[in-house]
Amino acid sequence: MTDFPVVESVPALRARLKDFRNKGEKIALVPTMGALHDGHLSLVQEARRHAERVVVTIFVNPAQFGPSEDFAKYPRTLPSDLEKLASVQADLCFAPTMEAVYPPGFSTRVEVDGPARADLEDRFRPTHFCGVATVVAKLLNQAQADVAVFGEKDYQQLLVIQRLARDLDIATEILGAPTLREADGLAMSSRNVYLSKAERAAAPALYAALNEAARLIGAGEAIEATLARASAALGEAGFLPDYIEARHAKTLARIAGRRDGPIRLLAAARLGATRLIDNLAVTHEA
Ligand SMILES: Nc1ncnc2c1ncn2[C@@H]1O[C@H](COP(=O)(O)OP(=O)(O)OP(=O)(O)O)[C@@H](O)[C@H]1O
Ligand SMILES: CC(C)(CO)[C@@H](O)C(=O)[O-]
Ligand code: BAL
Repeated sequence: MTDFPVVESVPALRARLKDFRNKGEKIALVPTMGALHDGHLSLVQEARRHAERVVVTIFVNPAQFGPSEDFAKYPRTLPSDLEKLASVQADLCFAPTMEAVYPPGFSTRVEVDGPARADLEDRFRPTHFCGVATVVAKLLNQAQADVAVFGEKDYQQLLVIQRLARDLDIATEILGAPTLREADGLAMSSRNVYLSKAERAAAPALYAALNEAARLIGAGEAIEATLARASAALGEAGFLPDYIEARHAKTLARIAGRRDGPIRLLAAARLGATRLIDNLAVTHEA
């Protein structure tokens, strides 16, 4: 058992943060839902580059799960999460109770338009970004950190949170950090533990399809035909694709050709009962 410091209430969090601030230390926040893996730990390391103190939040937020999604079975592994946070010298874990986030009578929702209505994740998870925006607005207000770091793995989410912070004048700077991958290319994700052995063997096909499509589009191949082939390749690997699309990297607007870029490819696909997402930048060949 580690004795890594954890606080569960907003007053306890603020008391710790006040100590840091009184010493003139900058604070970085890394919001997560726990079941920590090396991708999360890379966010802690990125956060450390911007602040003396790194606070990791762990809260499985019911409001961002749809009624038929995996809230109940989402992995909850707090003791091993704390060991991992100790191993990367994070400073504090904020693991709020349900009441600390959603007190009785809670009546407020944060709705984001723009990148949250891009017809990507929102098409398949229509209440998801309202739940994310509401909890992230709360976490940002609770901590009032100097910076907060989010993964590019959840690319649409990152743009939604940047828009939320800009629109609501939240002073915390929102930073993105690159996706950490397994050696075979699969993006690390807490949901990878759901994959059977055979599904885990097939799973790198998602990154492979994105990678190949990004290479071809970067080399000037037609976008729509390339994405149709990528989708077919995913099907052959055993995935049921929800979408694989090329969008403007900053706005998620649809694009007609590669000169409308910068382009980001975004995909979501189901492998058995598990839904995986991934995305990749298109870099143009000289
Ligand atoms: N492979 C990764 N590399 C970098 N950041 C990541 C990676 N996976 C997740 N993150 C980031 O970690 C933060 C917390 O994400 P979360 O706890 O939902 O983890 P997750 O692995 O994405 O889980 P899920 O399987 O639920 O999507 C988010 O900002 C997310 O983008
Ligand atoms: C940002 C977040 C912690 C909000 O619950 C979650 O959506 C996640 O883990 O990406
Ligand atoms: N990683 C984003 C959180 C979610 O899928 O609910």
